[in-house]
Amino acid sequence: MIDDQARSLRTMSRNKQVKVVAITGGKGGVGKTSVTLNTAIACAKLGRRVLVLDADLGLANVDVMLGLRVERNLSHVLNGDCTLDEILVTGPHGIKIAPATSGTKSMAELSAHEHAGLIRAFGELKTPIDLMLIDTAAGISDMVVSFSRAAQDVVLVVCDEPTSLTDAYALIKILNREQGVFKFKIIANTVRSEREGKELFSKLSKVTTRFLDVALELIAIVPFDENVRKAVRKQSAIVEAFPASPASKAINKLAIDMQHWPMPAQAGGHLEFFIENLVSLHD
Ligand SMILES: Nc1ncnc2c1ncn2[C@@H]1O[C@H](COP(=O)(O)OP(=O)(O)OP(=O)(O)O)[C@@H](O)[C@H]1O
Repeated sequence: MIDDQARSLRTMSRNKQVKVVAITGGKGGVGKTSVTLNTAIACAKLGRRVLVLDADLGLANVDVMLGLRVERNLSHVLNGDCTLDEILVTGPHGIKIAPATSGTKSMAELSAHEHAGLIRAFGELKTPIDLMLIDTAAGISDMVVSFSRAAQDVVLVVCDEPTSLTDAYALIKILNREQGVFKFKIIANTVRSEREGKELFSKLSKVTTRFLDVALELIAIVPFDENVRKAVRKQSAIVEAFPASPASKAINKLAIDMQHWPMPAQAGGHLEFFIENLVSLHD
């Protein structure tokens, strides 16, 4: 039933190409949410129609970081109380944020009915988007693995702390060995210099290429920048509040680079395809 539904939805939206990027990190507190929201805003400034799927701790993040009021989340969509469009909140430069927290349930615990509901919700999304960034939860839960496996690009945010590197390695290992993901994009966050960022990448790269069959690419070096916290205190994003700040420059450069990332091939370029992938892991 889910297959039929997804197929028909895919046929219905042939022209809707959406790039889906999962932003994850293994360890919590590495700056995943800051990077996701700021990248979303920077991409929106470049004309992209961006949806952030907030699969992190959900409400608190969006609330605290951008001062937005969130009342409903994906669980209300799954319950049939409202549509996906109705739970979206609008952030700076028109970015849309979908609070994805569905109670305490992980994707693995959703019923077949809820799976179908999820596919339908994305299939029926009327808000036009061409980039979806998923802010995954911290850790290596089923949900994180599912989102990363189903996305077209997996971005890992790491910082120069032993636990960040070991957790990133553990996540890469699981995604590679169990889910066949072999390409990972790395963001070195809160580093003191460009050199430190490159060294951090090199440490992770050495250990992963030695033990796993993966390809890692360093896509951004975001320096430690006091203005990231200052922006949060102002309930704003650094690319908005302090656009000339070093971290803003790094994020803006990343957003420009992202415009050159290849769009998905036609067959996989639909949101339904992403969700189909997501739920099929647990069928
Ligand atoms: N480049 C940076 N420079 C300085 N501080 C930063 C930087 N990036 C993030 N931070 C700060 O680090 C803290 C953690 O950031 P954030 O909440 O984005 O991390 P996270 O990985 O999403 O955490 P969690 O998974 O626990 O939600 C925040 O206080 C944030 O302001």
